[in-house]
Amino acid sequence: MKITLIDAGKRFNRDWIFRHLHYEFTGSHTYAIVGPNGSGKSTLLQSIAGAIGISEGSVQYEGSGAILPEQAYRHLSLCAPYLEVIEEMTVTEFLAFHGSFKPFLPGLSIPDIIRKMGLEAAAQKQIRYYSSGMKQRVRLAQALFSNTPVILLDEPCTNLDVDGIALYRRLIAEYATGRMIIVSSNDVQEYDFCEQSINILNWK
Ligand SMILES: Nc1ncnc2c1ncn2[C@@H]1O[C@H](COP(=O)(O)OP(=O)(O)OP(=O)(O)O)[C@@H](O)[C@H]1O
Repeated sequence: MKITLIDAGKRFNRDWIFRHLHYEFTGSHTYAIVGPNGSGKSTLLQSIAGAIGISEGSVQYEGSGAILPEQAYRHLSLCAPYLEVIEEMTVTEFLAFHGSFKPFLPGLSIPDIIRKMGLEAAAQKQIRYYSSGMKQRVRLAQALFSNTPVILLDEPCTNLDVDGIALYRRLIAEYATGRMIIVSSNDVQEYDFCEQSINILNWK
């Protein structure tokens, strides 16, 4: 999988968040998007995901052939603290619902995923009763265990406790191999495994 940004720019009203950005994300490499608060890391990640449109230039996706931007979501998974989880469902129901659109990695059942995320005791509880850290574990699970070649992680350890952060790092070590990972963050423990770093301030 290859994602290419060509002269990409995004502005909100009159403020350019990034501009003239040329970058090629390739194969099973790992990338960190870094920069201070409010510099545009999340905006860039959402632009790469195709979740928001850019204001100039283009984002191109390529698998075994060209992928239409409106089909790109099939090839990537996004985890971000602002993504909604369906509060009325249990984690079992939510993962089953998610898996009906985007299958999980082969050989992993929903009970396996719940166990790996340390959510067994709450498996039958509606997500509305989860703590913020438990909800973040659910978001991480749906991204990391989806069978997509690209994983996009926006501040992946938001609300996680020490055990949750250790779990995130173990899961990355175990499940990132052979996939493209792009992490948007200003917390080094979320991205220190990344091979390449993109400082958003270079594209203002
Ligand atoms: N929908 C929007 N409309 C207007 N401005 C926006 C919108 N979304 C983001 N912004 C602005 O774009 C800028 C970049 O925001 P963004 O969330 O991408 O930064 P960030 O680097 O991820 O920040 P943080 O490290 O605090 O999470 C900020 O000034 C923000 O206020």
